[in-house]
Amino acid sequence: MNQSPLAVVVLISGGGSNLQAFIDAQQRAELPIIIRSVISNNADAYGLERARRAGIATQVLDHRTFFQREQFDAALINLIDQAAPELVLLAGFMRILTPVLVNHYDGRLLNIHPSLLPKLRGLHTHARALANGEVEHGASIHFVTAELDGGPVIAQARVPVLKDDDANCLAARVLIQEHRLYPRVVRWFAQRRLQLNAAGIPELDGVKITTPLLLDVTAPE
Ligand SMILES: Nc1nc2c(c(=O)[nH]1)N[C@@H](CN(C=O)c1ccc(C(=O)N[C@@H](CCC(=O)O)C(=O)O)cc1)CN2
Ligand SMILES: NCC(=O)N[C@@H]1O[C@H](COP(=O)([O-])[O-])[C@@H](O)[C@H]1O
Repeated sequence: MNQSPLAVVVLISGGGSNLQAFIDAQQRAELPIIIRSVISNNADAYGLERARRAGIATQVLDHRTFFQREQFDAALINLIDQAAPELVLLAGFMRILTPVLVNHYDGRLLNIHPSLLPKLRGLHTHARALANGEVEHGASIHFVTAELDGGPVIAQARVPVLKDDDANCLAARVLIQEHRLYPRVVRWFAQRRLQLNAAGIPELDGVKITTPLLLDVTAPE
């Protein structure tokens, strides 16, 4: 079991509640990571304030100042690589990344998506789950690939959809589980260095993960 803390960079665009979950878990000594930098494409992201309060370096790279996505991604790579992370974590990051960046961090780039992938890729997943009459919903942690929300799923957390749900209360129910799921997956990486093999299949301790690890995050660890 690897005991050395994992160096990570977290990318955000908004409130940063998943970033806060990392910070809180780390401060409870439940997550052996060093958050070397928090980078946002949005200068107004409240997650930047969360990082500052925790004494974490922050940087803003406004995507609107670049003519092409590839130029933004190249500049983002430069910022990320200055921190030399082992893992790059997208946490509420709202920009579609090009192969320029995805290939540069292949196997070291994770995202949390608020649906039970492969269902409901893209945006507005909670409203779409309700519109589709889903009886369960949830969140997925996956490797990021060029295919939007199409990368290998590592773990998922499920919640019931209740008959009187609206998008906001469903989102809130999912978010509670996100904050339990993401730190636990990152801890796996810190303890075992979860990785993609040459075929692009996630391996944990050399065991291929061919189906999502369904985590009962409601249960105590
Ligand atoms: N190449 C990839 N890039 C990203 C992935 C991915 O799997 N592959 N995951 C997303 C995260 N995400 C959903 O989990 C997501 C983020 C953003 C969008 C999107 O449509 N963005 C628009 C802008 C939307 C906005 O600013 O509100 C855009 O980039 O034009 C869809 C899904 C992160 N990137
Ligand atoms: N497509 C990416 C996406 O929609 N991510 C979602 O943004 C919300 C806010 O995250 P935050 O509170 O950590 O900023 C979270 O539900 C996260 O899953």
